Amino acid sequence: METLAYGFPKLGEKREFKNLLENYWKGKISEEDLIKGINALRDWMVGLYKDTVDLFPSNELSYYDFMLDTAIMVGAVPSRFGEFKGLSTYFEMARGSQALEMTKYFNTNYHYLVPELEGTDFKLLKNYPLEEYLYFKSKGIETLPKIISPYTFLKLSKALVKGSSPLPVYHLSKIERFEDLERYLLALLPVYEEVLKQLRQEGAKVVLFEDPALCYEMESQEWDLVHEMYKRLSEHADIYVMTYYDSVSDYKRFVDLPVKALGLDLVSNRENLENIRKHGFPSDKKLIAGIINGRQVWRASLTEKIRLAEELLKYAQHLIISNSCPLFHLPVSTQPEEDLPVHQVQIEGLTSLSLKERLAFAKEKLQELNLIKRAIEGDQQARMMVEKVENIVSVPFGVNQEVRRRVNALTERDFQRELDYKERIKLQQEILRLPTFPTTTIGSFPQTEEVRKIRASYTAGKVSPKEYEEFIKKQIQHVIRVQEEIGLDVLVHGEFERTDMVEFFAQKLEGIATTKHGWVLSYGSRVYRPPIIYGDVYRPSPMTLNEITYAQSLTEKPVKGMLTGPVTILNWSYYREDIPKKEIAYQIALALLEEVKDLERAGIKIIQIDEPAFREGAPIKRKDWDEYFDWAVKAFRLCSRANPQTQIHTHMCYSEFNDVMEYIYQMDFDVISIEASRSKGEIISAFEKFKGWDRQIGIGVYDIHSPAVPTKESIRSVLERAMKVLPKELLWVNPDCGLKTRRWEEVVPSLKNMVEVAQELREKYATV
Ligand SMILES: CN1c2c(nc(N)[nH]c2=O)NC[C@@H]1CNc1ccc(C(=O)N[C@@H](CCC(=O)N[C@@H](CCC(=O)N[C@@H](CCC(=O)O)C(=O)O)C(=O)O)C(=O)O)cc1
Ligand SMILES: N[C@@H](CCS)C(=O)O
Ligand SMILES: [Zn+2]
Repeated sequence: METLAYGFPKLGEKREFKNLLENYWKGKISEEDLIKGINALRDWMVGLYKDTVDLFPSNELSYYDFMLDTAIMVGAVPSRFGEFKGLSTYFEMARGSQALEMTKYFNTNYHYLVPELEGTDFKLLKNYPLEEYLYFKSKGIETLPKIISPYTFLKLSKALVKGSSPLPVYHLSKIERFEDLERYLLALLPVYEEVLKQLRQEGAKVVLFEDPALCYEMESQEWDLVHEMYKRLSEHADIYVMTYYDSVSDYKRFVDLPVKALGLDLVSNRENLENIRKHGFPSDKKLIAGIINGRQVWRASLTEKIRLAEELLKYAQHLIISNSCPLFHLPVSTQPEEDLPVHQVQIEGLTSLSLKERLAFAKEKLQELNLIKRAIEGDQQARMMVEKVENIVSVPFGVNQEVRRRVNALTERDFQRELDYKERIKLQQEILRLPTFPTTTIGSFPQTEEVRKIRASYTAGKVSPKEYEEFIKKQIQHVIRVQEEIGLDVLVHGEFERTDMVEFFAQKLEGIATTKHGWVLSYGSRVYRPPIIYGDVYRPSPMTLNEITYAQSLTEKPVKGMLTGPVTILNWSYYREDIPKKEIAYQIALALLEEVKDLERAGIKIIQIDEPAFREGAPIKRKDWDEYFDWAVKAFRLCSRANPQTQIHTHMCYSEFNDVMEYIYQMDFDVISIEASRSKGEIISAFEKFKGWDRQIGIGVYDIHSPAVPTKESIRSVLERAMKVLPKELLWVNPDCGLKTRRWEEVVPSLKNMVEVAQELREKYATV
């Protein structure tokens, strides 16, 4: 038996990756220093692998995103970027004013850059896998080059196609038709073959292909195509195929692929294991069994894992144990976390236990793989460790009977607002008296260095709570004044008191822990610390009331109450596995409902409940969607059961929304703001297809990821296009997401342009 690990978090112990990138972008370090820094991270990561597991990859440390790297590898550089000139073009594609679209990687909070295919004219532009393979080879370290498979690459790409109104003549679209997929794949294969040939020439025997798209539901002819693809690729290397995040869509077809090793995720689903038990595993292939959870932070029951590995040894002649999916969804290590909650317990020899003891981040997951192998091989020390862990992994933590009683007592009425939308909207408009094309923003305003510094001093105890509160009040005063001057109709308080839209609520709720150093990459250099839901969740006291009511006291215009929804809090956190996800979502929703009621009582007329992770939480396979969306929709409805007069908004961003519009509609909000600018209007056509859409909607009129100030023409064109499919009475005007990552110098002129366009449209379409 061997061990293999992959996808280790590239961020570094002290967020070195983020610092390197951001310092380079600010011009504080040279390209040479950046490269040196990235190489040091490469050495660190491979060093960790080398110390703990038998097999490990190279080509994992992308300068921004692995999908972008793959696109560049095969020469898919859109013509607007001109000739590829190394890092400058690379970062233009990643974050320039005309950057590639960004969207979530399967059902995770990692965002990849969507490759844009302008045709089938692929060529080997940069052999990144070879470069990294040679880098380690020169140091005497043998690695397995890791590459995104051509199939997954195409499934996640968009190709330029000709369309009809309301879409522009040429627009980007997913490759849906089999004939197109086949055409692109056949054009792409020679480039991959060349990559493998060059790798083989330099001595690489085994190449690791990541192919998670094999977990989507697939037609039989797609399997034929994938079979053919691996047949050709296998002529140049020993191929190991990795799948993850779900079960493979057709086990028999999968194990029949002409490759040397097959990787299955045995954590996220039951089907893979059931299929191994039912159909066996081919004797001429290696099984890469993903038995250690790569997405959750819980320390594994090693006894259980050993039992599983021993069972798998009966089916597979050659077993490799591994993590269930890439480890980059986890922070680097639990080691620096000193302040995690401690609970009273009654287990042998222990009266109290820190949550830390029950956790395993990426480094600890490597050690788990190592321990399992050693224990199976009879290492006494490893066996003792296994027994020690067993005592602490399954003790109940943070039980609250009252919370459980409230969830059990829920009835259908709790998920239903008192009046229908048509009646609600009349009451709301009487109170709000908003103009047509009302303007607003999504919530956050620039989190400047000053804001972050003062917060850091406050957290370190150098600034008193009173001083911090005063500082936040000053920020709120400023943002209210700025919004009034710009002429926005519905204002926000700016979210200056929040580190992150999920972490902030996690810090206020019981049953959820937050970490100090548990950073995870979300995209590019942007990081967040996913909270850990370990017990029953409840709200000990109001969470947002002070800031929102203070902001409202400064203006006559409505200020939106700003909450993060239950599905997003759940999906962007790690969560306990001893109760169903649905129950956790309802617990959080009940806590949020209390906040909604408090805000209403304080006179807040509009409440926005953000659900950017609503789509992302959906299972990979459509057959599982109904079950998920049933409770996800209900969790939202539960927390948004406001008075009919209160206008409920929601917000979503950076997902593929088109195929989930029906579920979004069932959430029964009054207004939704939705990102649309990078996906170039695809969402607009989704509304065209949706018969009977009657909710108000703010289609993001500009991309907040770009520092460029949007022109009035570009803003107008998004709205004009939206008006082709939606009645203008339904349209709101807003950016596509929060403004926290932008600078004031960009935000003010951008919003001014936006408000001017709204005013011009009001005049143009005024009814006489
Ligand atoms: C809207 N999005 C979000 C997603 N997921 C989230 N969890 N949150 C989101 O907002 N997913 C989809 C999208 C896109 N994703 C992101 C994710 C992260 C950011 C972002 O801007 N992150 C910040 C970090 C934010 C934070 O928590 N900051 C803290 C701590 C700051 C810090 O590093 N402090 C220093 C000391 C301070 C100093 O001296 O400067 C330290 O501790 O060493 C805070 O504000 O207090 C980032 O910078 O990456 C955006 C979109
Ligand atoms: N209200 C949040 C939503 C981000 S998805 C913000 O404005 O940052
Ligand atoms: Zn957003």
